[in-house]
Amino acid sequence: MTAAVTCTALAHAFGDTRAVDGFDLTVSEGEVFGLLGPNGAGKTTAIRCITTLLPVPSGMVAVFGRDAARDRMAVRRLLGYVPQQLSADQNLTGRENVVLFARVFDVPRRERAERVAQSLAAVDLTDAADRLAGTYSGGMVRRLELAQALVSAPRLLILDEPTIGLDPIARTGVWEHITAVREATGMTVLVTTHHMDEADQYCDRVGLMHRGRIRALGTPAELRRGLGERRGLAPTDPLPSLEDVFRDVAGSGLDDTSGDFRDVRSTRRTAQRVG
Ligand SMILES: Nc1ncnc2c1ncn2[C@@H]1O[C@H](COP(=O)(O)OP(=O)(O)OP(=O)(O)O)[C@@H](O)[C@H]1O
Repeated sequence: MTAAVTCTALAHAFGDTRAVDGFDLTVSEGEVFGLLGPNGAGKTTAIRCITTLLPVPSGMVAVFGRDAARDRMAVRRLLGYVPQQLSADQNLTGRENVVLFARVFDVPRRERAERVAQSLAAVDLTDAADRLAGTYSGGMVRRLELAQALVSAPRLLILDEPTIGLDPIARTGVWEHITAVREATGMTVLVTTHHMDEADQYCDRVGLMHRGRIRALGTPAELRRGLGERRGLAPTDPLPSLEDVFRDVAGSGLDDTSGDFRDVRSTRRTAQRVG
């Protein structure tokens, strides 16, 4: 089976900052894959190379076998992308926002109304569809952005920090909708987050990213069990958390990069996004 995403030795620098450096990744079709790491690990840069929004100066990126450097339009047609930055217009209704995306992505005119309605229903926004997006809560705005990305029926859905800045109930709502859409459509989902607990619960596999590359890869359970074995824990002892695994992998390099996974920078950025 062709992998949904393949990155081989991907590198991308901004001046002297090697944001992504020796990044290897394979995401299988149909899985929910979590790219985890603290602020500055290089997650967004890697994602932007995969979505073709940034060039691939070195290495290789392919989406369902299409080369992101040589076949950008074909790659773009295969994916839906929810960026960190606000992508919904506050002055349009929820439905109008989704219609706009349906037009941009060339959803055939005769299918448009139905596909828009289906996308809104998939994220539980049918009742609020004709209200201005500016009246939505942060969680509703995120679900609207999910509907916008779903309207083109992408084979690969990419979400950059979808729950950042949301309260726990709204976070759970966003994840439950992502999971339900994956189950209903078989879509592949690639999501970045620095919420290790969410990745543990909702991702099939995760890649722990630090300083531009993936340092550990596996199912959350495999990674946690592996650290438990390395620490010589008894089978009855509680397993280490995914955050413990990350600290083990990143070692002393973690603190000087970011401080903590729940870095205030992210919260602030999203407060501006939805506020
Ligand atoms: N446009 C840019 N110009 C210069 N440096 C950049 C740019 N974008 C990212 N960087 C730098 O590249 C590194 C990786 O940033 P990136 O945003 O990819 O990390 P991240 O893991 O997504 O973090 P965050 O969670 O904060 O988005 C950081 O040191 C960042 O400051």
